[in-house]
Amino acid sequence: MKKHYKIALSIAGSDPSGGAGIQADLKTFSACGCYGATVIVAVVDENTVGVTDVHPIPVPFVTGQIKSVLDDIGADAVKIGMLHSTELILAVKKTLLNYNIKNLVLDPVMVATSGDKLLQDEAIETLKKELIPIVRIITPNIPEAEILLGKSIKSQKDLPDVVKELSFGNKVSVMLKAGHLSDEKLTDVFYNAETDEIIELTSERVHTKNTHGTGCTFSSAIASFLAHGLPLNEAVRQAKDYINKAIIAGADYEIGKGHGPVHHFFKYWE
Ligand SMILES: Nc1ncnc2c1ncn2[C@@H]1O[C@H](COP(=O)(O)OP(=O)(O)OP(=O)(O)O)[C@@H](O)[C@H]1O
Ligand SMILES: Cc1ncc(CO)c(N)n1
Repeated sequence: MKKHYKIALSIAGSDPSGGAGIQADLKTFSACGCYGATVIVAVVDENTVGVTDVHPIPVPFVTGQIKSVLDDIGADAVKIGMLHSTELILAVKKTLLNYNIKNLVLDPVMVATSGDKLLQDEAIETLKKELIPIVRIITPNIPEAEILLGKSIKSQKDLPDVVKELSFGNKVSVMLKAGHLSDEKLTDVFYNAETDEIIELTSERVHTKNTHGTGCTFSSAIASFLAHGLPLNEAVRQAKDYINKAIIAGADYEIGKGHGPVHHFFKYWE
């Protein structure tokens, strides 16, 4: 009998320290039962402490890689991570529109956990106007939501209003991550634009420095569960459970001098 993998593709930057970017995405796809494919858009010189430099891959080479993967093996879901320039955002959009991919997950990566910028300022408008309207779900953190909306977000009680605004009147669902607020209970707020529902996903805050790549991991877990065919609400619930367990499992590891990674493979080994 012929068998078929559920295929998840990540279009993102490479983190040589292995905790964020393409590396986190591939680990997450693998842990969440998908066959992972990767298109690297930039090689980032970074580690748990910070970003030293970004080496962009030429844009035609990025679109060439996307075509090579999608023409051959296809994808049940595509996660888009760090896209550093306007030219790249437009080219990725144009290429993806040639394929009918329902499950496009956009993590609007702008700043690394270390505070370093990963998106050029002038590209923010392009991301908002060109890419957000074509994806199924976006996963901003609080600072990214503030930049997208051009206003500050002060407390947890603002999130249900903010999350709807981030849909910008498009049929785009929004997972607003609350990791950057300081409350002990951490409640991410999800707006399902397809059913017009708001869902709160609450967890205890884990006291750890190891939060490098939490955003990459969470969005890749959402892409994985969508690739499996789960409805949006169930996909985000299962992804939240996965990231929460990965943060808990990785919390006590000593790795690197800054923000260490989560433990992607907690189901398989300690
Ligand atoms: N200390 C923590 N304890 C428990 N859950 C956390 C913690 N920090 C982040 N999370 C969860 O991890 C997920 C990612 O959220 P976060 O706000 O950290 O994303 P991010 O800032 O985009 O990540 P990144 O560090 O990769 O840029 C969310 O579900 C969030 O609630
Ligand atoms: C390559 C890459 N993508 C995303 C992030 C955000 O965590 C990072 N630090 N590095």
